[in-house]
Amino acid sequence: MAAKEVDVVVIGMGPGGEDVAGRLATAGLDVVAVEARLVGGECPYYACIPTKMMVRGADALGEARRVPELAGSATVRPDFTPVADRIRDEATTGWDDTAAVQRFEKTGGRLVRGRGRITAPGEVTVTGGAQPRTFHARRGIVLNPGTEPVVPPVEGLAGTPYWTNREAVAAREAPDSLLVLGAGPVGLEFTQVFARFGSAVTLVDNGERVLGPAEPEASAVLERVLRAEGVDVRTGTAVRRVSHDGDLFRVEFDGGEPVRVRRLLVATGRRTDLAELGVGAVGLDENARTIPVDGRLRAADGVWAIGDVTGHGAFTHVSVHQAPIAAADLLGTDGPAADYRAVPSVTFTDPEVGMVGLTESAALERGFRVRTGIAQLPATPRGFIHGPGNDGLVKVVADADRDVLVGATAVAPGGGEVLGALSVAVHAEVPLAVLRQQIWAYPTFHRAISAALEDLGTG
Ligand SMILES: Cc1cc2nc3c(=O)[nH]c(=O)nc-3n(C[C@H](O)[C@H](O)[C@H](O)COP(=O)(O)OP(=O)(O)OC[C@H]3O[C@@H](n4cnc5c(N)ncnc54)[C@H](O)[C@@H]3O)c2cc1C
Ligand SMILES: NC(=O)c1ccc[n+]([C@@H]2O[C@H](COP(=O)([O-])OP(=O)(O)OC[C@H]3O[C@@H](n4cnc5c(N)ncnc54)[C@H](O)[C@@H]3O)[C@@H](O)[C@H]2O)c1
Repeated sequence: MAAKEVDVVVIGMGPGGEDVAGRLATAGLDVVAVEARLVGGECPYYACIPTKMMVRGADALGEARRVPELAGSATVRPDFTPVADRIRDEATTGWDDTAAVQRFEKTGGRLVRGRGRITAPGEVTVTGGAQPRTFHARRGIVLNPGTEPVVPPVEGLAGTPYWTNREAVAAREAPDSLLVLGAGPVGLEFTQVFARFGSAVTLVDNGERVLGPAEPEASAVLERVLRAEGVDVRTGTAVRRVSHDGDLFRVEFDGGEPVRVRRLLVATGRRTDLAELGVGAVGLDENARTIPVDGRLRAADGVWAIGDVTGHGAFTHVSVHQAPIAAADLLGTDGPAADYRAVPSVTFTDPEVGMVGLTESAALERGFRVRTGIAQLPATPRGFIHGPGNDGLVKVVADADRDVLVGATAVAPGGGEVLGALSVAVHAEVPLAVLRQQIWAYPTFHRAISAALEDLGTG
């Protein structure tokens, strides 16, 4: 069958793909969007939004348990049902993307269900429907395939009914026991949620600390908090073998006693299959982990890539930062290029871990003359007032030659909100002298930034 001529084919309708496809269709281009699962991608159905609804419930429990120290008594009987109902009914509408499809189609774009693959320069073939369909994209192809969970090659694991984030967000109840494999953002958020809802959680990571890429001081706070909440945190621990007897998992380690758990959640990172996407047809490395892009998200002649696959931070805000830039480039409009100096991220544990720019070690690796300052939250006025639940810190990383911040971390209740001011400082390269003159409202958590700046010293 002859290829159908269109202007643009977008493969993958994650947050960025949805944005770029909608913009181009609104601008009058003939746009075909190819989606294998749900329009909107991972974030609304399996990731950001449902997990943050879980966190909201878990945080309410966490605060309620602090009542005896602060305000009398409260009886807390966790029930996961309201969380599961909100996820099913409010967040995902039963994992149905009808509203998102209608939103896209209103822009004039066309959705094709199935898996898209580049089969030649400018050509995309979609399989998975009744018969393969081929499109020829006159102007370009946009790749927004996102990521899949990595399942590590642990003996026995593949044949067991393990969970990934996709099954975990569909849980109707908190399991009585759970082993979480991987202590990155995914593993940490689920660990604290299920622990607060009553699961006995074992958190296992083969790295030396939780949230490995974060500042070590931030990892230490999280480990301490999780242990205090009853989580069995095992870092530097490798899983040797996994089996399942139809009811329970048995997990064996390289050393130490095996554990038996009801559920096992794999949270050991993400991967993209570039060979399956056919990027070799446009001269890109099919075995790479990411697709390199320039400032305008160009990956090859007539090909743009956005989102997790570009390796600039696997976050929705990166995907939607890139999407309008790629759309503008496709439309031949000028505008600023993508800028990743101040990519923020928040791990939504309690306390939240907000990070922006470079950590101390990353700044040293880049060759900066680094100075750091740190303020422990319990030692600040607001931390002292807050009492229970005040674990945290603010750490700032400065380039001593330019006297600006190149990175910062805020571990605090609402640490992601504290991060806002730090993100501005890093993004706009606000001189340290200006930051020091700023009046920071008393007694806020974000005022800890001024204490961290004081600790940084001058000169
Ligand atoms: C548990 C969890 C929690 C997270 N929480 C947050 C958070 O709080 N904040 C945050 O910013 N980020 C969070 N993230 C990351 C966030 O989900 C992603 O960065 C975000 O979804 C952006 O991804 P994307 O645009 O690259 O594509 P995705 O959202 O991954 O979507 C890609 C889409 O492409 C489709 N696709 C792939 N290949 C093909 C193909 N060949 N043909 C057709 N369709 C295809 C997929 O089906 C998918 O729908 C979280 C991730 C996880 C796993
Ligand atoms: N709040 C947020 O913004 C948010 C939340 C969740 C995820 N995300 C995004 O999704 C990405 C993926 O998150 P993730 O947590 O799945 O991955 P990750 O790569 O960040 O962390 C995976 C963890 O698993 C460990 N690990 C790997 N193999 C292991 C093994 N065999 N045994 C034990 N431990 C092992 C690693 O040491 C690491 O700590 C993140 O980088 C982030 O960008 C963002």
